[in-house]
Amino acid sequence: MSDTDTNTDTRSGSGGLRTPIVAVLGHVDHGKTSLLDKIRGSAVTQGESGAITQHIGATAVPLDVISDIAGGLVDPDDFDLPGLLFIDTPGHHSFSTLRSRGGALADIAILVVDVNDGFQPQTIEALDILKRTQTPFVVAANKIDTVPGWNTQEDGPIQASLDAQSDRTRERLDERIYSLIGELSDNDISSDMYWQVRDFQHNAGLVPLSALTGEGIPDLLTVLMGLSQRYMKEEMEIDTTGPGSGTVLEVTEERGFGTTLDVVLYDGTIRTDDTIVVGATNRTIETDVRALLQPRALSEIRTEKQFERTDEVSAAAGVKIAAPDLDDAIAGAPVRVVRDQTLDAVTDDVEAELAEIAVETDENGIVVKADTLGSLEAIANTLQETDIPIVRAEVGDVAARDVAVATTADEQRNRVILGFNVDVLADADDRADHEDIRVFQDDVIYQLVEEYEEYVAEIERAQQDTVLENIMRPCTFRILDDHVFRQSNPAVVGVEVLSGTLHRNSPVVVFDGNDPERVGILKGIQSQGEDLDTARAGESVSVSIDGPTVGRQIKEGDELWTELPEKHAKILEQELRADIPADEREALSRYLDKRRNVDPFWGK
Ligand SMILES: Nc1nc2c(ncn2[C@@H]2O[C@H](COP(=O)(O)OP(=O)(O)OP(=O)(O)O)[C@@H](O)[C@H]2O)c(=O)[nH]1
Repeated sequence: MSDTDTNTDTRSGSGGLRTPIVAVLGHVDHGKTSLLDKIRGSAVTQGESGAITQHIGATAVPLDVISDIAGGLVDPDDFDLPGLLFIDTPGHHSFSTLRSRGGALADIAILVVDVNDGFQPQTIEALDILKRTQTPFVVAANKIDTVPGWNTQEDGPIQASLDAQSDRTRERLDERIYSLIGELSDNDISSDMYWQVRDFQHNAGLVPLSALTGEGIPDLLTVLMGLSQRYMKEEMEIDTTGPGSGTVLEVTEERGFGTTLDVVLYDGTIRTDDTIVVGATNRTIETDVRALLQPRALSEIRTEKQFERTDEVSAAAGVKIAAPDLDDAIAGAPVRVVRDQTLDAVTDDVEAELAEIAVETDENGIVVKADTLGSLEAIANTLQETDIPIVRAEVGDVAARDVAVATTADEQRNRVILGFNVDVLADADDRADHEDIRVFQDDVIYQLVEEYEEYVAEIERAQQDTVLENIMRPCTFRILDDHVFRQSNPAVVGVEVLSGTLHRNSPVVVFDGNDPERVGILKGIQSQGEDLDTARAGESVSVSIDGPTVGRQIKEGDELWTELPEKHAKILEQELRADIPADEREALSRYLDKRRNVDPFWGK
């Protein structure tokens, strides 16, 4: 195959209408890859060779092939959009990369949900992003062939499959579908079987299907085409020959080409002699395109490293750009071709877009690293909504300098790095260990945030425990009748602990009238000849009290208290009430009542 030749016809839109960009989202293992493979596979079997075009990070399926697969559900004469461009998001968990100027890169999305598994963390996260970016979507209720008793109708429309099922099997499927509709509704999305939906702008259509057997796939393609044609036609009217605009999906090293960008172009054209401006960490890169690369026809981008060069690519398309100086470019960043406008104007444009995504940082807070600009933006949003301050937010793996920033934090809760879908470099790992910096990693944003919140709660609990350890605790106890073992120096008496916990070395008071009177210090606790540090409510023990003489300051039957300093009483009442046992709370209330009889503001 020649070095420059490639069929650009399906890569560019015709008549000024570009191909709608479709993203496939969903929880891990719910079938995203299988669904795309099935669509690709059906396209290859149905159409003539070359009918679909493999792009970098995307697959284009032209209208006539969609019509072939949809078997009569799609009449090409009813449509003037050129087909659909599916982004190969599987593997890129952070589909939030898929941003473009002003919103989502994908014009439309398929949310894949396993009918047996229902909503899972990444389903909810995907839905949140779809809602936030207001991306229209279809729900693919996948794996219907696993419903017990299923009678497969290979590659057919869903109605034919449903008609072929027994009543019992239909019921089983319905149960699963209704529970999906319920879960969608719990997440504020009203939905129904796609054929029941009249207003797709306010209701999500559900397509039951199997990515394995292909049944329901004709319906999925029909709905996608219909929605695009109906609601997106205007947005698809672009000047395909204008200067290109795109989003970086990935920054990769390519042998012979150095650092390259996998880009999805959503507007205009890019050519080999173009100058481009690309977003990087805290700056923009201006460079000249050295080569535009596409996979060889029908090759698998992830395994096949052989590319072919092309002179120009028009939206919507996926393309690999080789150019000098791309090392600092970041996934999710904008790419703009400089043509018609000056370099300065385009640079301003890219800077403005980067500024829009930039995370506002605080003076104190945690360090956040993410794999792409889009995911960084999404995680920063979540953290800000939860009032978690951020001191540094950047795209890239966790590096030693991130640990260095985290070590400057005063509070333990800020000596933390959250890594979303990134690696921790070895030296950073060592240093974090050494400096006692906690690093959390996850590929689901809200799980990452939850892990951090649990950690903070743990720190708070530990801090409370130390406070509790250093604080006097309320306790009341009664001297038992006929249990005076020694009058004084120290007085030794038998007592019953009424509420709270008695500790050694506590000051002891009696309430004589209203005022508390310190009578001495409780020196020791004994039970059956053994020395104890504490005695709990309900226990009877003998205690030695340094200070009083039985018969004078204290006597049989008296109720005694451990003395609470005012400051401790205040902390106990205002901060730790929930953390102390019920009997202690009761002792505290009674103690406070007694003190407040004399001074209403005591301990407030
Ligand atoms: N029976 C049945 N199995 C399916 C179907 N779709 C996917 N699977 C199986 O489910 C497993 C996961 O499917 P994938 O397509 O790899 O899932 P994914 O969502 O792309 O997973 P990641 O790319 O890892 O996020 C594989 O073993 C598939 O064969 C289906 O419709 N029916």
